[in-house]
Amino acid sequence: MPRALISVSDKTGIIPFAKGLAALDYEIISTGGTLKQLQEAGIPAVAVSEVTKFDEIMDGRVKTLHPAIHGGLLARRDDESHMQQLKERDITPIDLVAVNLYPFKNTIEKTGVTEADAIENIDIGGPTMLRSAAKNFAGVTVLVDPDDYDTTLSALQQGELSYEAKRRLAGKVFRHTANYDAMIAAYFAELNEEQDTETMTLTYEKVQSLRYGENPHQKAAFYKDAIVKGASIANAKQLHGKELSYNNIQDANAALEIVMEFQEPAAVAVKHMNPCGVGIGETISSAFHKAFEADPTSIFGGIVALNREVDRDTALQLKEIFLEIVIAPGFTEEAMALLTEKKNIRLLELAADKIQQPKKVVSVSGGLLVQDYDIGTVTEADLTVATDRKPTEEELKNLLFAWKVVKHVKSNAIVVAKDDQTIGVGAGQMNRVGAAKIALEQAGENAAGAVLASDAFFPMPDTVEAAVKAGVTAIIQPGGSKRDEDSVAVCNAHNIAMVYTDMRHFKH
Ligand SMILES: NC(=O)c1ncn([C@@H]2O[C@H](COP(=O)(O)O)[C@@H](O)[C@H]2O)c1NC=O
Repeated sequence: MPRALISVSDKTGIIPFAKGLAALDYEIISTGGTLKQLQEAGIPAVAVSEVTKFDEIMDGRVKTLHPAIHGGLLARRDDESHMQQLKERDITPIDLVAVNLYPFKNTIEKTGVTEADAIENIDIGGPTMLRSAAKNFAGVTVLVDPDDYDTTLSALQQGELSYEAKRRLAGKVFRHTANYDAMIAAYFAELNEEQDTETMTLTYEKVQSLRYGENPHQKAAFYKDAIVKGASIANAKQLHGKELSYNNIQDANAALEIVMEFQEPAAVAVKHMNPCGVGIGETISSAFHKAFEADPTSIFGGIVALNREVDRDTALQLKEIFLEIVIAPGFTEEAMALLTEKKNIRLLELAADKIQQPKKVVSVSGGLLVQDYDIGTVTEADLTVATDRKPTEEELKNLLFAWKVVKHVKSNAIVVAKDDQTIGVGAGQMNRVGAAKIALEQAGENAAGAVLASDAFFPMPDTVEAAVKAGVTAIIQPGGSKRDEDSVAVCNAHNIAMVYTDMRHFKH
C-alpha cells in the first residue's frame, strides 16, 4: 500500500486530492489541522504522531521532524541497505508528499505585524520534508503547489509518474523553498538594518512570459519582486489592449519614474527610456498638451504616464496620436469609452504616488550592481547662485522643473525647458556639449528665454557658450568642475543666471 503524507497550511484543493489518493489505495498520514479536515471530509487518514509514536510538541514546532518520517522520505528505493534499514526500524517508505508552508509572506505583509508573529510563521518542518522528498524525487512524488494536484492525480490514475515529471516537481520545490528562505533572509536583513551583506539572494515571482525580449530573437519573461510593494509596472492593472512587450515594460517604467517626481498635474511621454516631452499644468489636460507640444514628432508610438485621472479632454488629445501605452491612476468612464475605441492602445491603471523600491539592481555580465535608487531632490534652499545675477522667480520654477526631468535622461543629459514644458532633450551623448547641441537645436528659436539643466558639471565652458548663443537665460547644474569659473565668466558676460545643485544625476 503506497503511503502519502499531507501537511498543508493552504488547504486549497486538498480534499478532492486526498479523496483521489484514498481511492487509489494510498494510506494517508497527516498533521493536526490537516488531519482534522481530512477526517471531517470522511477521508481515512492517520496522525503523523501515530507513525512517529511522538506527540506534536511546542505548539507544532516539532511534529514531523522525526526519523520515522525522514527515513521514509530519504531511503533510496534502489539501495538494498537503505531498504533493509527501514525494515529493521519498522519505518514505512513515504511515496508522495503534499506540503505547503506557513504563510510567512502574508504574515509580514500585514500591517502592524510583530517580530514574534513573523518568526512563528517561519516553517521548519515543512521545508525539511519538502527538501527530503525533493532530494529523493526518484522515489517520492513531491507537491508544493495545489495547482499540481489535478495533473498528478490524473497521472497516478494512469500508473506511475515519469522520472522527468518527478524531477520537475522536485525542481519546483527547491525554487519554492529558496524563495521562502530568501524572503525570510530579506526580512532579517531589514530588521538588522544590514546592507551589502556577504551574499544576497533576491527572489522574484513571474508576472508573465513575454513573446520576446528587446528583439524578436531574444526569449524573455517579466518577474516582480516577491516582497516589495508600491508603484511598479508589475502591480499595474491593465484595463485595455494587448499584452505588454519587454520594451513596453521598460519604457512604461521609465515614464512612471519620471511622473512620480511631480505633485502637480504632470504628463510624461517616453521613447526608448528617455523622456521626449514632459509638461506640468493646472489640469492634467493642459499638462498633457504641453508634453505633446514639447516634441510632437517623437511622441509617436510613445508611452505616456500621467499622475491624475484621465478625463474627457485629455482622452480626446491622447486619442489623436498613436501611443503604445497610457498609464494613469484612473480613467473616467468617458475617457475609457473614447480610448478603448483604439484597439492597439494599452491602458494601465496605476497610482504613481509611492516608491518603495529600496535598491536599484542592474545586471552586468556575470554579476549585479546594487545601489540605492536615485531619490535625491533639490529645493530652492539647496541651490547656490554662482553668477552675478540670481534667477528670476519664473526662471527658478523652470530650472527646478528641468532639474527633475534631467535626472531621468540618460547621461550625458541636457534638458531645455520653458513655461512648465521641456522644449529640448539631449540624451545619452558621449560628450556634454553634444547633448546640449541636440537639446538646443530641438528647442530652436524657442530657446530664447528658456532655461537649461545639465545632469553633471561642465568640464569646460562650451555648453554655456552654446546656451548663450541659443538665447538661454538661466542654467542649473551640479557645479564642482575645476573649470567652473570659466563657465561662470561666460554667464556673467551675458547676464545669465547659473545655480549649482551640488548633486549629480548620472543615469546610465
Ligand atoms: N514542525 C514540524 O515538524 C512541522 N511539520 C509540518 N509543519 C507545517 O505545518 C503545517 C500544517 O499544519 P496543520 O496540519 O496542523 O494545519 C504545514 O504548513 C507544514 O509545513 C511543521 N511546522 C513547522 O515548522
